[in-house]
Amino acid sequence: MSPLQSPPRGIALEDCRGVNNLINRDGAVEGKTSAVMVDVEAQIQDENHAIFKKAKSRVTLKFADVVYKVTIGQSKKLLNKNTNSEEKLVLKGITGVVRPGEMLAMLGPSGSGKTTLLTALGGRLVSGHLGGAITYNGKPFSTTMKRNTGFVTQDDVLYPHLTVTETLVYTALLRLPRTLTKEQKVQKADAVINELGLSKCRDSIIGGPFLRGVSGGERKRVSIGQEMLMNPSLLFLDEPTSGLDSTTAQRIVHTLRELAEGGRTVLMTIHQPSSRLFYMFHKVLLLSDGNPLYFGKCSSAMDYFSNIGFSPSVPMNPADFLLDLANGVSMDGFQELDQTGIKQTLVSAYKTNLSESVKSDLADDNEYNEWSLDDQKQLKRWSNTWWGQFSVLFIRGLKERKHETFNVMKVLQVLSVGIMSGLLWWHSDMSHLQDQVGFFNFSAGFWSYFPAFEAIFTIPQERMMLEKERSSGMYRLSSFFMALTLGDLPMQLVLPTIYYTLTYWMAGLKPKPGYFLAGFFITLYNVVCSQGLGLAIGAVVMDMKAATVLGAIISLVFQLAGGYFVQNIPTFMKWLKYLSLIRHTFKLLLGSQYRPGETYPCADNKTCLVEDFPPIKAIGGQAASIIAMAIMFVGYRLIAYLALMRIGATRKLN
Ligand SMILES: Nc1ncnc2c1ncn2[C@@H]1O[C@H](COP(=O)(O)OP(=O)(O)OP(=O)(O)O)[C@@H](O)[C@H]1O
Repeated sequence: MSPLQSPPRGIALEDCRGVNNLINRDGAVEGKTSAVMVDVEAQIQDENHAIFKKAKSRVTLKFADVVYKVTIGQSKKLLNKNTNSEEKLVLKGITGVVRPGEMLAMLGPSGSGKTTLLTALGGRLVSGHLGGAITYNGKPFSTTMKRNTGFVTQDDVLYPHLTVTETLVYTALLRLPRTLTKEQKVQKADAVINELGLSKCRDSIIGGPFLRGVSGGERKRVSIGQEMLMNPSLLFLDEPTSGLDSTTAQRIVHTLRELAEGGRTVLMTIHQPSSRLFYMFHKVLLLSDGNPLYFGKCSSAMDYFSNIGFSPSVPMNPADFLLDLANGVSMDGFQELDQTGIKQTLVSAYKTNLSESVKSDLADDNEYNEWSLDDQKQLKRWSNTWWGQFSVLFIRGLKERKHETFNVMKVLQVLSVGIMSGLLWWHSDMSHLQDQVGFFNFSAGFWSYFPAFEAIFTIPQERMMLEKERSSGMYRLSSFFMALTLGDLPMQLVLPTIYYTLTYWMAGLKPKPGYFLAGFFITLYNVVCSQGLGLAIGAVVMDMKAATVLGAIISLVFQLAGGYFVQNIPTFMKWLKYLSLIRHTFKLLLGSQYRPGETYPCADNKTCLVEDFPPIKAIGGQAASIIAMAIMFVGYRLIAYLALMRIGATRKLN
């Protein structure tokens, strides 16, 4: 049992009298159960424990001459015609093999290409040109492989308001196959918590930059636990120990080594491991500026460098020594060479001494059998039904965002705007028709801006999570999108309801249910359409700052084209008014309050017809406005959905 492990919950023990007792999480005897129950319980626990013991299938990962190029300087080209965009070679022919039961460490200075190589091998590179061959048991990356691969990113992408248990349980519900019951999935999450030593903080929230939660090491273990839940055969980890003290780092690497020893293939990037850590790896790949300097057993690394003339004169941490070399720093030997010279010497030495043997190791074919037909079938399809995915995502979203959604500040904001406008338009009647019309224009504008700006941030905030979860084929985009939009809806509708009810009576509008309800539903309709606009802007731009600026410009233009400030919009600008949600809502609100034939007291004690009042005069075509808004309701969401398709879905799933 690893130092991280506490006794698995509910392990069945048979005492000398043949009485079965169950041990609870704290190790206390819970009670006696029948032999049959214990058998079942023990079987489930054994299975859960097996998550950490034995891989369900074995994968040999081979990569030969991996080259990765990106085009940089396109932004410069936009600004200056004379500047050509150039290609940057990030990986320059990396070869290697990692077999089941092995743990590979990728070492190298910052910017040497470790993360890029790890991402490429994990099948998650989306841009740039990737060359060479990467195979998994001799086959290219596939949907089956995608779902059998765990990938722990450098930054922990977790929801800050969820507890450790909630985080792992929701992942289990989304990721584990539908053949398991909900209870079994929860038990698996529980087993992961115990195995990774997270029992003490199981009910603590994850936390984030401004929210105190679990420690960095615990957060990292939660991220690893999320991947462990589906017992992947291939596990990638990007700097799982960075920012952790050496004891915690040691524990994490120890756990990962145990996972490897269970028949998994484990690859990770690592910054400056201690010598204790260094020797826990089976293999090491040393990179410098995208070039391989060493690939092979950890235990042979120092001998290799000493054979080519680089050896430390004083005993030192081998990882530090290798990193010095990769940076072109050599305290001993080759003093006459500068940094570039040393790097070039090491690159040539690799080509001369190692390249061929590494390639021949690839040819040494000892591929393992793939997983069973049942496993394959299971990995090829979504682990849950659409509805199953939607309901878990919806509930998880509500839990995570309830602090934001039901935020007191938001309610106060709406209440204060409502009370202030109610007081400003206090009991305005038909004798102040201009004011009343102004009230509707303000309401239409406010309920376009507010939901749109709320929604603008939703998708950029979710981007990292979507990228991470979609990359491992966890759920359909449609179930995520639906859960996201519906999750925000309750508050989106509660706030305008409070506002509208409050201001309607304060402003002295017609006290008849029909008039009130018509305006109320139009306001809600506007809210859901504006939410779509916000989602579309956020999804297309994906950057909060840029999305806010774009949102402000669009809203302002829609306000100006809304028909209140400019009555006679020039013909060549007419198209803009059809796009203005504010204009359509304003028109519909006026139509809901004033009927043709109604009169109001106008100048010189005369009585005028409301339909002759300029803004009201232009309120024809109400049906067209309803249809235009419906098109925008669907259209904006479609734009958001299409923009989201580029996130995380690198390969087509069944
Ligand atoms: N899409 C890209 N566009 C431009 N440059 C890129 C791209 N991907 C990688 N690079 C560049 O390739 C180099 C290697 O990046 P990578 O993130 O793989 O380094 P690393 O070794 O993991 O660094 P660190 O240890 O700091 O995380 C860097 O110089 C990086 O800027």
